[in-house]
Amino acid sequence: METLLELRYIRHAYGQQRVVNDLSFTLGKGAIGCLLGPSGCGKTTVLRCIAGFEPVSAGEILLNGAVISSSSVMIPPERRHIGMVFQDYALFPHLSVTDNIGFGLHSMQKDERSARIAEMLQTVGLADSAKKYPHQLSGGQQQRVALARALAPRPELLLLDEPFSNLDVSLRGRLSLEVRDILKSQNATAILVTHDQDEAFAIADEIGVMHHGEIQQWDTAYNLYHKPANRFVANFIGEGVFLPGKMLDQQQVEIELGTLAGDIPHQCAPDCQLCQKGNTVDVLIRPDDIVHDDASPVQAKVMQKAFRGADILYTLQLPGGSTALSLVPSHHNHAIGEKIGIRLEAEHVVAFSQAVP
Ligand SMILES: Nc1ncnc2c1ncn2[C@@H]1O[C@H](COP(=O)(O)OP(=O)(O)OP(=O)(O)O)[C@@H](O)[C@H]1O
Repeated sequence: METLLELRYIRHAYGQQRVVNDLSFTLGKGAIGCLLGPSGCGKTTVLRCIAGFEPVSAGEILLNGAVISSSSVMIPPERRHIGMVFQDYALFPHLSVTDNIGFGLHSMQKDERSARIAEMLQTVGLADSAKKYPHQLSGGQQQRVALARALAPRPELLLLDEPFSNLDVSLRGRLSLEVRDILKSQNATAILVTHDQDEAFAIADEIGVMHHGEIQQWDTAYNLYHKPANRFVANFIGEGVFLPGKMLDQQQVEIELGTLAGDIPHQCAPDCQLCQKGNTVDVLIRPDDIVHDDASPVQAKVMQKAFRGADILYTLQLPGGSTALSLVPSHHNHAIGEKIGIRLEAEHVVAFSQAVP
């Protein structure tokens, strides 16, 4: 895939406070990337650097191979051909939906402009609301108008800053998938900033997990969940527990529930001293790694249960006393205090050195 955007070791500080540290990533044309991380990790600042609202003190940002930001270059935002969608929609309240969408299209001929507006109205499913004003629309509809307005001039890149955080959870889920379809239908390249991993998973092709101004791992959702590169990513993405394990060899580790074999644990790669037989590690066990099986001799006690509709998330006490989570189809409804049979069914072994905090 042809590269559209490239960040090379960019830095940014507010006064003495360094909030972006040597951060790099590339994004291909037509791809949807996401910066995901806890509040204050620097996601919005990176987005603002890409948009040209903040300078970089070191490193460079390239769009289509041309430097748009570096310590000596700062192309102004309006010359970057980058569109933005904000958390608060930022629609013009006195303009109709049509005029909001047409706002950035003044350089087009009248007919071309009308056609593009009609196309965008259709794309975001608001053809019936063309004459309405923003206050006559729901939050989800307003965000669709904002998306249509940003996409209408066919920007090289679209930046979305927490676009769904003002919407309720169920709408957020639906709109995330819809926005992905809209972006793909327009062949848009986009970067989303969010702290909500469900949103990131629903929309993005590639996700960069950020912490303290650095990208900890840039990967697919699948790999972030199943092959986290470090403890921060393992803890931040999904649910799970760490259980103590003993290395049997470089690819096998024994935990209380049995022996796990498979992928090489990240911090126990072949050149890692810790992989030597007998070393103790912490093994990440996800709720889907422990399955409920009445026939299993291993019995665990139900300590807590969280009903999630299709599934129940059980917090279990293992025979040895440690705690683990298990995601079980919700027709297996067990009471707190009950003992249930469980079996380990993990495909990916993720283990970290116990010495790492
Ligand atoms: N204009 C500013 N002046 C000074 N400090 C700022 C400014 N904007 C952000 N910061 C600080 O920089 C750090 C990173 O902020 P940023 O908004 O980039 O993080 P974020 O990951 O997007 O967080 P959130 O999800 O809460 O928006 C924070 O500690 C924040 O307080």
